Amino acid sequence: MIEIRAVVTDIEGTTSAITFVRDVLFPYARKRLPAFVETHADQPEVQHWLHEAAKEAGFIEASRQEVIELLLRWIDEDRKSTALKALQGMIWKAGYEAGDYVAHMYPEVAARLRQWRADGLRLYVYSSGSVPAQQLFFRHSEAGDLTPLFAGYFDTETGPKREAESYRRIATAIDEQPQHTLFLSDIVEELDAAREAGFQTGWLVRPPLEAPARPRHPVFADFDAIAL
Ligand SMILES: CSCCC(=O)C(=O)COP(=O)(O)O
Ligand SMILES: [Mg+2]
Repeated sequence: MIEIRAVVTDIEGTTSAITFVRDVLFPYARKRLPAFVETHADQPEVQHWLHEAAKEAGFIEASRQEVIELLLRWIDEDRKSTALKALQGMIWKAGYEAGDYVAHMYPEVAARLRQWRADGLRLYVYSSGSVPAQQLFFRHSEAGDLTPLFAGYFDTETGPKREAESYRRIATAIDEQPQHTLFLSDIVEELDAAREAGFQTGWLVRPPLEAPARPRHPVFADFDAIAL
């Protein structure tokens, strides 16, 4: 058994239910996005991400309304656009701070993360959600503020989650050898990319989902099943 010194975890479908993201976070952002863009479009950071979204869509020139419609369509498509995720994160901030919701956490996750941390492992997050959105998510979780457990956060500014190069960048950033780093995710293409970069992998297949007969990554029904 190779010693694991660092764990990098995905969020949606891994630490937390896809339904929370799909049924709570996305509708919250969808409803508020038009007004948010109208009232914050003069802020340089918002301007930057609106420009990036338009560029990603291949728009040469776009009105504010066209960019809003583009972003709403991307929310409906669950597009993992860095620009959309950055803007969603800014909108979610108000919801967390007002106590409109807390982030879902599967029941065993917080205790297992605490155990791993107490055992000396370094913990990181790699999610399509922006780094500020990840920090809000773990600060305002059902299990309380989990941010003290994490040594760092990565989003798609590091690179797409289905490309090995992104995991190589993470290994360099956390200064750990990939073979001593475990990446946890519910998406097999992300695990393939992590393995190509030399990471150990753990595939979270939470009931009622079932793993295929011959899974290409070690399968775990929950974090308690992962022995480190
Ligand atoms: C933490 S932000 C909310 C989640 C989100 O927007 C998302 O796209 C999560 O994707 P993941 O890479 O964690 O599966
Ligand atoms: Mg996921």
